[in-house]
Amino acid sequence: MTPGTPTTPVTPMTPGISGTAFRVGTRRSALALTQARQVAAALERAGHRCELVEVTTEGDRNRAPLASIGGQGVFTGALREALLRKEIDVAVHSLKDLPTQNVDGIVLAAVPPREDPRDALVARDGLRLADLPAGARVGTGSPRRLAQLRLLREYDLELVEIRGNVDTRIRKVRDGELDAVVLARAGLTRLGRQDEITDTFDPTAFVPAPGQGALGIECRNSDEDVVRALAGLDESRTRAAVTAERAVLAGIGAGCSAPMGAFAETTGGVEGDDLSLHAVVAAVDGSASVRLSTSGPLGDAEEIGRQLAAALLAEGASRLIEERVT
Ligand SMILES: NCc1[nH]cc(CCC(=O)O)c1CC(=O)O
Repeated sequence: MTPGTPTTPVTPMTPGISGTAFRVGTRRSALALTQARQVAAALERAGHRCELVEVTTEGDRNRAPLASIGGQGVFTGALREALLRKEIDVAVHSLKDLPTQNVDGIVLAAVPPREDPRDALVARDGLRLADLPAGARVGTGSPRRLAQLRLLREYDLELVEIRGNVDTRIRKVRDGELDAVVLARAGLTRLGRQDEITDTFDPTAFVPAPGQGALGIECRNSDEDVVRALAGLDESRTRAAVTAERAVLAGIGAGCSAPMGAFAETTGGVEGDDLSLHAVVAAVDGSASVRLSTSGPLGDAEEIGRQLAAALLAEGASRLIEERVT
């Protein structure tokens, strides 16, 4: 199939649904397809016919380490371009892969309820992080995960830079090439591979990427029908949490390949709903880090994130990010 070719309708001949189908754009990885099918199914339940359109992105074409491809949005840029060229009507992203900068003409129309945002270990023999022997080979391509592994385990692990889809990474453990890999719980759960998880990290100690576990669904802001349909998939608590997390990322002027994590959780209090926000910025070699937390009313999510970013910068966050070696 060539890029951009419409595939079959998600639910062929759903009764009672008519009108032009929404073309739902997705990457071709198993995870992306699973996510896009979920979104299309939810739109169809709300009465909107959908068809999936597969788009190949730079991150899929180029197997080099992400940090060396450089630039942000290597997984998401092609979907945004397809939206602007009107080849698709809806773009389904993993929110953590989506750059924080606004694109003219495109709106983040829905952030549905989030999956588990935590990072997890898939290790041989059911091992937890604390049980891995010195010298164990642990795979990840993420500067954020590299830095935090070094912070948690000092310098006694052998960290191996890897890329590839979830399946490929797990196979490296099965094949004995690695002792463990670090992955997002959400991706494993969506692919039905949660049984492979041998350890789950406390998100205040090993801080997830901003938006991890959440989907970001974009459309053209001029497409009123699509904007309205997608609004029905948005969930306010997830939206508030990821708004705060992404405000930290934007506020420190970093992109998704920076060695930083931000994690917000929402709590219903007597005085109203609150949001607590945790962030870490680290030197990728684990030699230094800044870790801060704050909280405030849910409605102030963006401002809470911005203020935490300012506090991180005041503690030297930008120097840590610039020092990264990968
Ligand atoms: N950068 C790749 C990517 N983008 C989203 C997920 C997992 C799903 C999610 O966090 O929403 C993954 C794989 C991983 O980090 O394990």
